[in-house]
Amino acid sequence: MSNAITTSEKPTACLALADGTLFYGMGFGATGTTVAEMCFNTAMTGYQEIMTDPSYAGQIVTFTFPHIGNTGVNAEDDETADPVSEGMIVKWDPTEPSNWRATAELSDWLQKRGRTGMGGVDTRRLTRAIRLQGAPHVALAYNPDGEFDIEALVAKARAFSGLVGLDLAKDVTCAQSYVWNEQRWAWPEGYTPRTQKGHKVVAIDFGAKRNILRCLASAGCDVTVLPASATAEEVLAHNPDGVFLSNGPGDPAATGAYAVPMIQGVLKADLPVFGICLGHQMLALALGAKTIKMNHGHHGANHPVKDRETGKVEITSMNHGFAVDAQTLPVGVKETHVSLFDGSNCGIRMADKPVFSVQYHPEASPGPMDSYYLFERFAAAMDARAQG
Ligand SMILES: NC(=O)CC[C@H](N)C(=O)O
Repeated sequence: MSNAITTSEKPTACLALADGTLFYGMGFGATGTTVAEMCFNTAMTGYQEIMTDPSYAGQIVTFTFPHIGNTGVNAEDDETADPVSEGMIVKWDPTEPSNWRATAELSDWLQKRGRTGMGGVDTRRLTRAIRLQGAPHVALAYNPDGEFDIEALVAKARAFSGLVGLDLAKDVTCAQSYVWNEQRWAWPEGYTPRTQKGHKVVAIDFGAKRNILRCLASAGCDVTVLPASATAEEVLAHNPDGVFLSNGPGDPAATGAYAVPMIQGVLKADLPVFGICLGHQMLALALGAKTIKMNHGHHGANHPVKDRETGKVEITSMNHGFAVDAQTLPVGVKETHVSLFDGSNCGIRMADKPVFSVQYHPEASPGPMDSYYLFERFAAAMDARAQG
């Protein structure tokens, strides 16, 4: 593959922003046109996990790290069965994979899954546009002939309604309940995980990443996963020791239209509750707070977060475009974590109950174990409840 930055080859892909700004590059993966919201992710590793994280539904990801694709894709890193991000923009065209785990090339893998990529893009310019405009609506077209109807592309980007008000959890949740058994594959050297007894946990799948379920299993949870549409009665019918609220795509207020009544019903049952990302946002909604759309959100693997209760700083992985408005937290709900990048809310807990949640991804481990304590805290809350 060649690179549009250094060659005069005719571009085969075009990205149109709703304001008419255009970016050209070399297409890879599936041909066709995709309409989505655009974000940028600053992580240097983990592109396969990012592309398969269900929370990216409705979004195309620009990678600020220039070398993406050079480790190919493998059989282990998928966070769900198929890529969920709508497409990817990278600086350099992906090279031949060079990694002992690689089983396929990124472009073939994307093509089989109907997702488009574009390489040879000035991703710094694009990232600046995202920061200045705030998550633009875009249309990405890949046509090997290099012919583009620019007016139609810009019109498609303009016609996209954006993520505000969109319930996307319904598109990525599981169709039926299932039991999850697999544990984390690896622990950093010297780390001894707590061994617990089996706690019955119901995990609500709003678009759950597999590694979250693995971390719950490793913390001693017997996990039953229920679809996003589960009611409080359906959750409580499993007689759980604790309830987990997963990450997921879209607007928390939109999914909250049906998930908040479920969460409120669970809260009445006085069970330990733990939420991550979309789960965090909807727990906050259920407790009476509000969520807001951020300008360009947080997407990366080096986000420092301060635990306000211990003063400790965790290096976290993040992927969110909405946030809990800490000003709206009711009495009895504490802000436990804040972003050291912009002071936005990154965690809450109820003052008098083992009900807590974080905005970031403790399972994603850039720290690498900085935030794993949250899974053990959830298990410890279930231990304490069992002991009365
Ligand atoms: N990772 C997530 O769960 C994302 C939550 C939500 N969709 C947001 O963008 O803020």
